[in-house]
Amino acid sequence: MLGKLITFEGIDGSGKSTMLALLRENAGLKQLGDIAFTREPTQNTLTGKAVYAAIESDVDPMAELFLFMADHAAHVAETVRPNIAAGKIMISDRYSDSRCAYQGATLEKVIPNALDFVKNLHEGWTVVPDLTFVFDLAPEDSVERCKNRGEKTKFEKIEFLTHVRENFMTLAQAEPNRFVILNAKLPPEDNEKIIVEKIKALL
Ligand SMILES: Nc1ncnc2c1ncn2[C@@H]1O[C@H](COP(=O)(O)OP(=O)(O)O)[C@@H](O)[C@H]1O
Ligand SMILES: Cc1cn([C@H]2C[C@H](O)[C@@H](COP(=O)(O)OP(=O)(O)O)O2)c(=O)[nH]c1=O
Repeated sequence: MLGKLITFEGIDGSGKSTMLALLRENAGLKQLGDIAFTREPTQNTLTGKAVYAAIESDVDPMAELFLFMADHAAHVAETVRPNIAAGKIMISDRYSDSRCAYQGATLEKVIPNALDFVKNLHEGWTVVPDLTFVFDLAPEDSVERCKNRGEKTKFEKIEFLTHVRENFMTLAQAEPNRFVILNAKLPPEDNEKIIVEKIKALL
């Protein structure tokens, strides 16, 4: 039987990594099947390194989109498809909706309907997630959390993250059956319970 693909999305600092650390240890989740954790951008790969170099530069945003797309293509071919074929439940920290939301924002002034442009680039070849959780958080809170974390990327700015957050909401409204919006200000343990219940219902 084919596996499932579950993705975690949200603006920087919205709590995805914190939640995934909890889920790795969640006994109830382990009972549901063979779980494989993955992420985008991919780590320590040719394409992932190119993406992280781009994030730290002021490279042209269209060029940056295609680096993210290349990384996604490699991720789908080398990790996602083989694991789904092997019947695993794949959990990805960021995936295609990050591209639609972030590059939909970086390309706003470059191309009309940037979000749809990015979405369409995925059609016909990618693996579409079965379930997507969006950690929804005000950009002001996100920037504050990122400050505490001691990192700063070119994306961690309130105006930009406001646009990214709106894009996530637009994506969720278009596919209400795939998306679950979580209040990222709740204690992680509360969202953890909601997530495990939704995954159980999917399987
Ligand atoms: N539910 C939460 N409430 C308050 N702070 C949180 C919560 N979840 C995560 N944090 C804190 O916010 C910061 C960013 O969280 P992180 O999980 O790294 O976000 P992301 O992976 O989405 O960038 C960390 O310092 C983390 O401890
Ligand atoms: C996967 C992906 C990430 N990003 C952005 C989100 C982050 O700001 C940055 C790096 O991703 P990531 O390492 O997941 O950052 P974080 O742990 O802070 O969430 O790249 C895109 O702009 N497009 C994409 O397709």
